[in-house]
Amino acid sequence: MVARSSRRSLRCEARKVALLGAGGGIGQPLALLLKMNKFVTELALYDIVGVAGVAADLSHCNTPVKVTAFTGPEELAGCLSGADLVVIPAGVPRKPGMTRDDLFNTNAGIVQALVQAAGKNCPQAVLEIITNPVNSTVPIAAETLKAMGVYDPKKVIGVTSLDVVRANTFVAEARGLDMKDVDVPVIGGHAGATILPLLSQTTPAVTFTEAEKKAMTEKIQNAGTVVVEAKAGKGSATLSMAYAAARMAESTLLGLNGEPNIYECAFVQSEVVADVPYFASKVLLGPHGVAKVMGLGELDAFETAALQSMLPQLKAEIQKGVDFAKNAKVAA
Ligand SMILES: NC(=O)c1ccc[n+]([C@@H]2O[C@H](COP(=O)([O-])OP(=O)(O)OC[C@H]3O[C@@H](n4cnc5c(N)ncnc54)[C@H](O)[C@@H]3O)[C@@H](O)[C@H]2O)c1
Ligand SMILES: O=C(O)C[C@H](O)C(=O)O
Repeated sequence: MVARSSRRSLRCEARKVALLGAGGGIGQPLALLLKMNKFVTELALYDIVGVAGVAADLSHCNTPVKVTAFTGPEELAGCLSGADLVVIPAGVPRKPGMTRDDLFNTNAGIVQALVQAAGKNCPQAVLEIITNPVNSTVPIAAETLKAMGVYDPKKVIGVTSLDVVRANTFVAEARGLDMKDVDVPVIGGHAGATILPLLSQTTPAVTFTEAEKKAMTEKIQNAGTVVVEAKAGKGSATLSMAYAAARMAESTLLGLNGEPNIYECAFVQSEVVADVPYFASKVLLGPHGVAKVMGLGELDAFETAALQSMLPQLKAEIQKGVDFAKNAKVAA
């Protein structure tokens, strides 16, 4: 990822962004970053608990973004109507000792209901899902939209950009590089061993011994857990996630506006790995969402082995989401 502040956009369209879960730990700082984004015209905040205060507070920032607030399911349609981009951090975060999969029972239904509402009220919008477990919530979203007859694989995106942000930070620190110059692709999924940084493809090129490579990979994979433990029961990453999601949202809006060559790593419907229907890799963003899912490039021996060993977990978590959505009732 490269710094966006200097990027021009070919066209500056009116863009409505709906943020679902806007009152939460991620939602509030992400709302602030979106309020500061010149590609956003309207920011519609939704939560099940009162989000009017957040909206009133934000609306005093003298940026041109119009902020609106919607609370409770009866106001959800108004939030979503006309949205170009829907960002979903709604749901519960981990506590120490939990895996992301432990959130499934609570968050699966939350995501399913919100995606269903998006499918009904803004079927053309790009959906970006932050809610964990991403390896399962993205398949839930896709299957939910398929059942409604409005699924477009270009428009359902699992947000894994925090893994890239972390990889960039840790590699830059380890090698004394300027943070803004470093780009490490991260592939696979967003949980434990399914998070696979491709250190061999780092820009600028860096070299690691086998031991350093293993240690750096594990540091990136465990970074979310480190934050969960440091917050000691008060949630998981929020500020870095808001930063990463704001970058992903901006890249998506740039793509929608016709800016060429906008690439991000994201967890999307994919054919890059046989028999794995959703996979995180570099994607090209375009006027309709994901314009192209890029291949993986050349992996070294360590990465090849790590990819093979993550697949059973990733496939199982994907299937869990697919099964949940298929068994859940889709409202008319
Ligand atoms: N993809 C990633 O890289 C990544 C990174 C960090 C956190 N997360 C995930 O993001 C999610 C949110 O984390 P957080 O720290 O903001 O949690 P939080 O508890 O601080 O905030 C969640 C918000 O969602 C709201 N909410 C709950 N049910 C809702 C519903 N049905 N509709 C709308 N809003 C609803 C809550 O009221 C709350 O305001 C968690 O699942 C967490 O695991 C993902
Ligand atoms: O670790 C978590 O539970 C939150 C998030 O997925 C993260 O990577 O920080």
